[in-house]
Amino acid sequence: MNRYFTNISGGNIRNLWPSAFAAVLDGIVKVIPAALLVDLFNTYYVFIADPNKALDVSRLWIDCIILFVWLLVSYATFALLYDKSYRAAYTLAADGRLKLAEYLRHLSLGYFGKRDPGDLTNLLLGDYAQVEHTISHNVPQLITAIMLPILALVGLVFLDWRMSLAMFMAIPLGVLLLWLTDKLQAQLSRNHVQAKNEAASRLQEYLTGIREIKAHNLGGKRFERLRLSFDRLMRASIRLEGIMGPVIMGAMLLTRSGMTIMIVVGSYLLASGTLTLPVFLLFLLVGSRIFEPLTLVLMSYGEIRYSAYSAQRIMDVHREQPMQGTYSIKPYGSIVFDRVTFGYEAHSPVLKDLSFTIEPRTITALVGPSGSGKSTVTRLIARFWDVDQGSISIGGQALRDADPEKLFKHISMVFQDVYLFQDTIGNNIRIGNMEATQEAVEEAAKRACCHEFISQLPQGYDTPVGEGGSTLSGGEKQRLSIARALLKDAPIVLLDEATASLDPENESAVQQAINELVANKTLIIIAHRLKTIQNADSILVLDEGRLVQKGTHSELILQDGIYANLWNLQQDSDGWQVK
Ligand SMILES: Nc1ncnc2c1ncn2[C@@H]1O[C@H](COP(=O)(O)OP(=O)(O)OP(=O)(O)O)[C@@H](O)[C@H]1O
Repeated sequence: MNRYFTNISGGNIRNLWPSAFAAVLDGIVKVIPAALLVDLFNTYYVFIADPNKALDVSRLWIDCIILFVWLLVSYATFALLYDKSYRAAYTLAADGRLKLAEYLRHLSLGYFGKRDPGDLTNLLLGDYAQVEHTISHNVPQLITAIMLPILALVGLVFLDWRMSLAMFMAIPLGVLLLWLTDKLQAQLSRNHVQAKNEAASRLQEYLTGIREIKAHNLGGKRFERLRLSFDRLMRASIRLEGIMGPVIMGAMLLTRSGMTIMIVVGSYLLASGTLTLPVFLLFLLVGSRIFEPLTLVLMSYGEIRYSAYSAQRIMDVHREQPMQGTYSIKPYGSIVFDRVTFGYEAHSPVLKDLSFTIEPRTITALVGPSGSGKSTVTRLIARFWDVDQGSISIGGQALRDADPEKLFKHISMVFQDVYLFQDTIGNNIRIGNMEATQEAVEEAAKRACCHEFISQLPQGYDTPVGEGGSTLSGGEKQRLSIARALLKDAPIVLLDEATASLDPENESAVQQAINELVANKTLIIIAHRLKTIQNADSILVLDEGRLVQKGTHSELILQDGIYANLWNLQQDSDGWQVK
């Protein structure tokens, strides 16, 4: 129970205290009319039972005044509960989502490789919405539903303990039934959440990949995957409701059977003369009131259980170990790989016992067949992942101890596939330096050879870019990403095949932009086209994750090895044409 509340409160149960306090207050206030009814009933009963006695009008007046004051007080407590529970729910969900998004940023990229992006989106939106609903509705309901029987029991047990026992004895049976089916409910909730996530992921995949689906005429096959996932969701929903519905209904009937038991016991006691009629009628009166909130809370039990799984999923992410490290690196030091072994999956190394040194302010090219580990080397320098064995250091400082945020201040990355945010072109460049002025943005754009095409757009730098940069060409996107990197002006630049997929005109513009970017920087470049890296200070040739050659272009070209082979192959293919 404690774990449940800790989870739904985002790890800090104190967040729920104000709304719990308001719910307790509201619960106490809700009992007052029952107590007043008891008193009114007593007053009338005394008058009716004994015609010689006058009706106690002053007592009736007092009850009426209390009832009137109660109306005002109950309005105030309800308003307080409404405010506290909704405030807690919305604040928790909004803060929680932001905190989780921030936390995700500190996890290694390996974590994202393991998880479906659709699943994470669902976690941030769907699971939080579920928890939000539980905090604003179900938790106050639950507290009130527990409060009322406890307060009533305290009052009634003094009146007649036998009737109290009869009234409340069925409640534990209802709770027992829920407890016995708890594992089943948890399993069904888990299956439902998984089916929902899968359907959302398939839908996201279908929409994101719509271009490929059309191009390869995959409509039928992909749509079938989508259909199957929605079919699974439908079946999981039916199972959840179909199995748990009768269980919850059973728990409700068991609980409510307390009323019947009490009537039977009451009638028996009445007949045997050990119970007076007023006390019996009082129990009937109170009994009819306290079972209502209990029924309500049982009806929402499914939701409470479901939200437990949502909260659990949220907390599981928070329990993931973020990347550690507090040190700042010296960005103008050498980058040293010392016997580095690394794999994305356990026991399947992609880099094997790799050692080399990259001197500051030099150009180092990474060359090798596809899949040899070139991109992996650049990702490890940026500490997207930590190495399995050996170490990487920059300026003598081990990357494992470096603060990833501080490290990234010193690194610019230009990826092969550029992601642009759904924002203006200007703001997309500003990602390199959020404080940059408009002049600085334009200056970077000019140096990256993109000012011209931006100026021709209808709203210039304020032109919105479609998600992922869908409204720009490949070359334009790459130059924008170089403008970003220029604006960042980091001392280490990691360039991943930036010119590989461009036409000659775009390539020379991008090449010019790159020359601007790397002046006086430590550049590590992955280039399939060896022509572009002939002037590199050092070329590292990788094959199956091992360093197999190292030297300058003129040195490597003379050796009988992968580099010379690749060079010769590319020289031949330069003269290739469609006949
Ligand atoms: N995120 C990842 N998760 C699992 N395996 C990966 C991941 N990224 C790369 N790999 C695998 O690691 C190996 C090296 O990949 P890497 O991208 O570093 O090679 P590369 O030399 O840059 O290839 P290319 O020239 O084709 O881009 C490949 O076998 C690849 O399948």
